[in-house]
Amino acid sequence: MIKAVVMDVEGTTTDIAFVHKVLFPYARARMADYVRSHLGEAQVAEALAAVSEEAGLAADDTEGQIDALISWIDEDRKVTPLKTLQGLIWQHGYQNGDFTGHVYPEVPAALDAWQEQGLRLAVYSSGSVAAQKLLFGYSDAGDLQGLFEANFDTRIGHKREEASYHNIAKALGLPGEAILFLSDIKEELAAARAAGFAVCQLVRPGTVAAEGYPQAHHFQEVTL
Ligand SMILES: CSCCC(=O)C(=O)COP(=O)(O)O
Ligand SMILES: [Mg+2]
Repeated sequence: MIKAVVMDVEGTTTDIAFVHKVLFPYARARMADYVRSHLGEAQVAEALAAVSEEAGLAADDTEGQIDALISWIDEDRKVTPLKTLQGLIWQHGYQNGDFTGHVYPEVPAALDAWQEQGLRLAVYSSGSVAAQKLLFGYSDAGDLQGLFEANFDTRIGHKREEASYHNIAKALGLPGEAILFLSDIKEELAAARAAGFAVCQLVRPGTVAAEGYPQAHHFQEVTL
């Protein structure tokens, strides 16, 4: 019996175009100035140290770190320090009202209904936990973050790796079989299934349907 639903963001709760045409360009345009003007802040310094480690740069090579970050945005790399810095930059965008977090129109009512049925809800995205909380906290439909009891990001593991889903099950205190994972990406569904999770692919407009997986076009079609 399913006791928790863990959901991906991009392509599942949220239009891929919002992430790629609004969020990523917003962070790309501001990354260099943001890094140069926040070097002294602990979270930024820690992220930049991780950039240097990943990219093989000297610890004080700020311009090299900025170049690496911009390349990673262009390549859509799901690298933890990039995700941390993007989240910090997006915070200004959400708080200034430059954009709101896109959620597909049926998502809020479906989340409410699932929670009323006693299901536990969580998010698992490559976007940082802080970025997830902003997206759902400042969503098109208002503040939805309160519906989620947990948020997971790449610090629990990468989304295409089975071990990440074992870690999530452990964090939720549930066997994999009691958790339904929703995603648009076949490799993520495969990793979750290997960890014993029930899975469902969200086939939003433009998504390539993955053979061999249960599918839904929107949350109201998801079978629990
Ligand atoms: C949740 S914040 C924006 C999403 C993001 O940065 C990203 O890389 C999307 O990754 P996902 O795992 O949700 O496909
Ligand atoms: Mg996705």
